[in-house]
Amino acid sequence: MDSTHISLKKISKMYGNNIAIENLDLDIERGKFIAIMGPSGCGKSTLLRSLAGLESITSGSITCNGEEISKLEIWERNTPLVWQSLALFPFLTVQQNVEFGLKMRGEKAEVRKTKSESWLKRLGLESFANRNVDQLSGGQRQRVALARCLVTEPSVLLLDEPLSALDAHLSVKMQGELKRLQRELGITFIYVTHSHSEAFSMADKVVIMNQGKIEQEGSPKDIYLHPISSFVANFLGGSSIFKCTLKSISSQYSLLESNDGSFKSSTESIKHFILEQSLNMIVRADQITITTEGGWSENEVLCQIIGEEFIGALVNLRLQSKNGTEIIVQQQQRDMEKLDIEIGSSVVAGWHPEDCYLITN
Ligand SMILES: Nc1ncnc2c1ncn2[C@@H]1O[C@H](COP(=O)(O)OP(=O)(O)OP(=O)(O)O)[C@@H](O)[C@H]1O
Repeated sequence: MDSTHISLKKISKMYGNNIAIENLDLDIERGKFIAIMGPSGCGKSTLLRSLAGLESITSGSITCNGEEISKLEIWERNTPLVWQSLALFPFLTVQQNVEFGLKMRGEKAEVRKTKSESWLKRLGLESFANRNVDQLSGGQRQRVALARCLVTEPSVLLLDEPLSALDAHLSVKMQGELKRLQRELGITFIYVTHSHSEAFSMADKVVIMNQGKIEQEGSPKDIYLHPISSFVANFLGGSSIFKCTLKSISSQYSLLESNDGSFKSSTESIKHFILEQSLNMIVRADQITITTEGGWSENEVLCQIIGEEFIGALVNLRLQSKNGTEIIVQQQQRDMEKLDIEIGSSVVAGWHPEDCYLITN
């Protein structure tokens, strides 16, 4: 069987004069977990709703297993959508909610019972079968919404920020459950989220959207290590971006000039570029080290600490250079203590020429 499960070809969606999706192409492989991310208003939900049949696209085609589905009604597609509010029926019990989709398809009562019981069991909900959904916790309701979709045995499940209403602890637990379920069932998951950790921990492929188009798609590792634009690097956070001009190229190192001084980069990283070209130098937060005196690296910028965020044993520091460039540094908390620094302290941020990643846009 063709490994492409869903194929979007040149799809556009207009709301009046407003372009929500523009000429977008995307192939989704069977059985993969795809996370769609991007800033608010970039068209993520519109894309998912178009796949579900809740929106009709203005132009283009959507095929599922090679069959055009963009003109099909919602119930003819079998592309169920789980979304944040879950949309469970409060007047039905848990089991009746799970059976709902089967009932709409005209399944007999005994088939509905067998299938719904099997899914309630699989998702650890069997003891809640006769409860009303408003007598459940957030995580339990989330599982009912999943069971209600999965009972119809879809080959693709669409999820629109399904975990955003849960507290952090439950969200992490549900991420594990969702990934396990997706692997076990071999279903294609298309998952819209604002959460970088959800996308990067669960997805096989991350799609980053910007103004109705795809800016970059790739494995989480690839996108993390090789953002194709400063938009992606900025959106993902955790990197500093220096606007530079390429000034000289020699066998091992090349020289770049920026408002924050001259920097060296390994010539390997600039091989596609030419002298005097404007480039963005991206340096990841975990590759920048801070000292109070500097003098250990070719690439150094004097900065002031303007913010800090504690994440377990790590600290994300926001620094600002004299010229206003924001520099993000990830440090071990114990290293911070050794340096005896705090917000307002002056520090020197430095990084190795081998850790510079250069892109044009
Ligand atoms: N029913 C609608 N009528 C008019 N414009 C709409 C409608 N729905 C969405 N839009 C517009 O289409 C664009 C894409 O919206 P969409 O909801 O898909 O974005 P999103 O990326 O999911 O945003 P968010 O992350 O905030 O949920 C936005 O500019 C939005 O204002």
